[in-house]
Amino acid sequence: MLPKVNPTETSAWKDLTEHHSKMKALQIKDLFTEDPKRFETMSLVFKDLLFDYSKNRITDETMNLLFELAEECHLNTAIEAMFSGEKINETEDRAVLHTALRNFSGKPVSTDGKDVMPEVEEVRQRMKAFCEKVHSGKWKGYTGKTIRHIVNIGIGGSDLGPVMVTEALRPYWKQGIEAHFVSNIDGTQISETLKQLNPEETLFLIASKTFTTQETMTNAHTAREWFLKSAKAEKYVAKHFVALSTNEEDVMAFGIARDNMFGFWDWVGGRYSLWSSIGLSIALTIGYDNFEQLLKGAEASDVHFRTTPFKENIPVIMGLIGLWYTDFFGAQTEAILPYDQYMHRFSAYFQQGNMESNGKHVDRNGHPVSYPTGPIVWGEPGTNGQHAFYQLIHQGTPLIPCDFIAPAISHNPIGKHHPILLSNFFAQTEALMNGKDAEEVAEELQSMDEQEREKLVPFKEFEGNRPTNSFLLKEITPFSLGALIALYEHKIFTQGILWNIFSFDQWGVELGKQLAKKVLPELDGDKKIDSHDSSTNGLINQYKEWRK
Ligand SMILES: O=P(O)(O)OC[C@H]1O[C@H](O)[C@@H](O)[C@@H](O)[C@@H]1O
Repeated sequence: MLPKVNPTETSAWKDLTEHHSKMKALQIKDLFTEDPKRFETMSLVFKDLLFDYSKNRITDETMNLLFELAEECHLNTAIEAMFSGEKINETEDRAVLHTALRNFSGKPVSTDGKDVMPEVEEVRQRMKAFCEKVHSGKWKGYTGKTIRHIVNIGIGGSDLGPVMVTEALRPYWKQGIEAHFVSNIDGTQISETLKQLNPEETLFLIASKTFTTQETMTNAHTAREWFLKSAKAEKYVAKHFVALSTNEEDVMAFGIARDNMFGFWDWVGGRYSLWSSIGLSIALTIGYDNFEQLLKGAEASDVHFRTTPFKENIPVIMGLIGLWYTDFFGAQTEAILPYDQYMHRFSAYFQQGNMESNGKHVDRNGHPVSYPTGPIVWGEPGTNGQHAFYQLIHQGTPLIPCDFIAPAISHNPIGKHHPILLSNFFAQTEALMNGKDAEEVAEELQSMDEQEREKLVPFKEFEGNRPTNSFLLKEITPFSLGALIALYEHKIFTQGILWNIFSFDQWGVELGKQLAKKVLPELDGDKKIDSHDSSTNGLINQYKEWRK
């Protein structure tokens, strides 16, 4: 059992509260003037990744107090508990061992007295063999054709990770294989996807931890019917459908043979499952060896997180700085802004990662928390975001801490595109910090009539002092992406521990699943509905009226 400390009752929290009243007025740019070594002190290089956290509203004292908070909340004990298979997901009585999926150390990882590594390795080997069969053309469709299209049918954690990674690693796609993803229950997505496909060359991966999720099961049945319309015989389903799941019984009931099932375990949370067999669509798309590199990158971050002192521990620092803004500055959101088009689903992925994990208002003792927890996470790739919402980041009223992410080397180094992209990446964090004061604005508007100029100055002023982290990666490779994702995962873990909440359950989502099931039968027939409030009744009845 994890120690359950209310962070606000620690002495570090009290000191941080006092410290915050001093820090409110400090300007980040002044901290740079005062300390020429600020960048050196507040940046870390890990593998081929530079993490620069110097443009934050922090001093050494802030960081030391935050490290003390982490100590008082027993973060070290919690990290060890996770890695060593303790059942830290108490509300579901489960261990949290996605780190075992990327463990190549040869060392055992046990939970419930059993080493999980033999099973993990067995599934990895089966995934590898399967990828080889598909890529070499040995795996044939029902008419003897090779597989050219992979369709992953899953939602939430069984979709977002595979989509984000395959997109981020598009330069590594195997020739001759196209990956498609269907998640939404909206029939539009599967219809539009199936239109592009030939059933003889298509392999469906039904990805669902529980194998009961309504959206996924409905889409899977639609795909099966579509396939059988051409293939005619049930026996061919085996050549075109595989399951990625923990639920063997329901997989069998769907008609997928045990041989075509790639399992994983209840100690893998859905939003942490891309490293498991849920990653099969990734391995099929970029090749198994690249998938293994992704896992190895994550493993490097695991080792870093588990063994590095807090002062040099990137996910710990990321988590602490985030908490500093959420709990002391009242920041409600955080933006993740990748300056890399291939990473266009990265923030969407970590929306689930963060918000499903730390969107909790009850602490680990079952009491409502008295402090803000998980922030709203959002973002779009640069520079698109700059022309959409950066206005608010620069001049709006809320404080929005931002993570800027960019690769030094582009996979598409054409013309001046990459230097232009990166000049934006560098310039934005600088501008967010420095702002622009009235004097500078007036200087810029010198040629203007004085009265006009004075009117305009307030609108063109930027107060600055807007905090950012920068992640400069040498290049987006399977290894570096794996490492980056795992750093973000461990940031979430760090914050969950400090907020004293359970990060690995998701009861809030379960409610949605039940609610829709209750309404669905009411949509049949023409009978007017009066079992809800008048708004819900009104909406349902209008729908019934219009769909006639
Ligand atoms: O893989 P499954 O079981 O289909 O679940 C899909 C998703 O369902 C819910 O939204 C949550 O439990 C998510 O964490 C999960 O990723």
